[in-house]
Amino acid sequence: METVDLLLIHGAVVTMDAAGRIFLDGAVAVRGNEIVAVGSSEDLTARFTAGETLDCQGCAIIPGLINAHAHVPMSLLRGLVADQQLDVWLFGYMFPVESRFVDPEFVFTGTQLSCAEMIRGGTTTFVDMYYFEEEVARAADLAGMRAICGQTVMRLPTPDAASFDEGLERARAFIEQWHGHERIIPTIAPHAPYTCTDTIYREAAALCRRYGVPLVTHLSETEREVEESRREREVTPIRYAKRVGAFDGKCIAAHCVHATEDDIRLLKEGHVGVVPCPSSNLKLASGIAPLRRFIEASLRVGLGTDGPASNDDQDMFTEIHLAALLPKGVSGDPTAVPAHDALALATSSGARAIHLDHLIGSLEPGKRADIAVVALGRLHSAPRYHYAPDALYSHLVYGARSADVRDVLVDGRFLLRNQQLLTIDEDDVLRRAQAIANRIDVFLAAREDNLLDKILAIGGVQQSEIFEVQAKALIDPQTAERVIQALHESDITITKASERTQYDTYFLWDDEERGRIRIREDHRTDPGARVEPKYTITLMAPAQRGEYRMAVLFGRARYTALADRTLRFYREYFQPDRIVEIEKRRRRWRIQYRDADFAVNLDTLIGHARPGPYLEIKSRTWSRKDAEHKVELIGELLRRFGVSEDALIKQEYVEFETAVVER
Ligand SMILES: CSC[C@H]1O[C@@H](n2cnc3c(O)ncnc32)[C@H](O)[C@@H]1O
Ligand SMILES: [Zn+2]
Repeated sequence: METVDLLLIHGAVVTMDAAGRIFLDGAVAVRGNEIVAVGSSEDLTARFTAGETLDCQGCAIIPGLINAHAHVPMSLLRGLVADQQLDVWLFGYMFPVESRFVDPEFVFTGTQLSCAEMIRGGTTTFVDMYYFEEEVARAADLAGMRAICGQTVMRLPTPDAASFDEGLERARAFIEQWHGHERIIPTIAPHAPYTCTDTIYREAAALCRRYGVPLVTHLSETEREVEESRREREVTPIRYAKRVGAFDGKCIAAHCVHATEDDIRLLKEGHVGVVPCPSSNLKLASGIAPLRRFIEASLRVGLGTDGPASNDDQDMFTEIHLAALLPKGVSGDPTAVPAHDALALATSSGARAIHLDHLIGSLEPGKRADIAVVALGRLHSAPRYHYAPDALYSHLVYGARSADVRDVLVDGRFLLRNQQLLTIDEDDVLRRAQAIANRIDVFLAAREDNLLDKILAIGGVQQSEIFEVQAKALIDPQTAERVIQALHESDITITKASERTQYDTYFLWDDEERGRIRIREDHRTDPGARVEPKYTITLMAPAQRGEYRMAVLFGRARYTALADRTLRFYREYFQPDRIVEIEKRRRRWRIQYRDADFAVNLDTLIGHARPGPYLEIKSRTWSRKDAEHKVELIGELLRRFGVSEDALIKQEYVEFETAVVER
């Protein structure tokens, strides 16, 4: 008789090996961190004496599940914002919150919370990409899990690196520190083509080749990403990734939801692990990955949960379930992804996707003893049929839940036994996680009510002068001509003249104390001027209004930034109660009159009942005294232009009756 440390007996062993062997009354023998035999209980009990024997009656014994794409510390951001598209979710919420709250403690606690959840759900290996990745590695190691840990790099400042050079150096040091660990594979994770540069990808690829570790990244997650990539780089994100060397070594590419046929060829040739994340892809409305095509094309396909802020759990049983159902629904073919293939995505095929199939993914002698024991007799999975052993796949994929997982081993060590977590103090982690979430809650509660905090969170904002004086008058075309002539008189200096069409979109709130936001698309139309439109976003705080005979003085804070996102992004991010659109043709003169600068505008409103022309004279300043002085000068100018007091309008354009767009 041979001796082993552990014998799992009387379970239905689903090996997920190439031959698809199942042993209905089966056993698995484990010595040290390795599986030494798989077979019938009768054979293995006759062959081995075991230090310990575990009865798995009524259970399936399966390879530990592989979560091939995750951001595990993000469990602390679970439930923070829902029902948004990727860009609003990421740039409006995740990045701003992460830049403020992500630190080593956040990452360690979030990882512990995720490890507890994953172990309870039968996951033994995960692939991560996040910040302070050494804390992910430390927590995963303490939990006893197997993990590929990717230190994220991008061109934007991140919570752990002010520049990408620093990020690359951080990643190198991290790999150096953890390289050679038994269960933790340290690596680098360039976030995505739209947040990285060629240099980041090329240097990351070189680092991965040097250490023989896989490069982890996001590719072709949304249609928008693919469109923008085609527009800016003339290639899809996947072709771009190949061009910058990402496929030269081992690569794990999350999502690939919008991979084209050409992309699929590149992924195949590059031996790239492709990892759709069905729940996250659905929740962020990114789409449904062509899983069936990936399998047909013999790609290395795995499944991931993605971060718990976009899923919101880390339950691989749900991902397997969706991977089996979605392709059926999309194609109308119930065999599109059969139960066996769906389970393979989180086991044998998942192991190929993360380039660890020599170690894990199936129950075979010589492989690591990463095993999950799943109870099959619960209400939702009973009764069972045995006439076809294959029915087991169906029980596991369509019926089983993560809560059915009874025992979990990694490297032959129990991490979960009889549903008791052995390596993590769950209560302690839950308490620490809630304490961090409470701090974020306070920050978000204040930010969501405060437009300034919200606009600051998306960056690039400058404050402009506090006081604005302005006069507006409805005039006739003859007066407009007179204004133009008067501007050329000797005591007025024109410093700049332009013509433009401006499309202004105002976001308004019923509670006017919140202020309002204007997004302006400004097209210069004068000959020889810039052709590219300029986009700006301006927050105007509620104004203190000073009424004068010939002008109005507004005292209000104004914050302006270049608007580098779409109108849809801003609408979904700011969620205004009402939207007002104003289109106008504007002739503008910047002038100096006496000791002051003014803008003089002749405006025509397009599609408006009272199109104008309107004369506007405006000036901004930091000083109230200066503003009051300018009020007097505006009075003088109006008299020179022949504009009488009764032509004056004290409203702003946005306050006129204008087209109100339904949200
Ligand atoms: C590269 S991990 C860190 C970074 O990625 C953000 N993130 C999480 N999930 C996704 C996703 O599905 N697509 C793009 N970016 C994602 C996360 O918030 C971190 O900042
Ligand atoms: Zn992701």
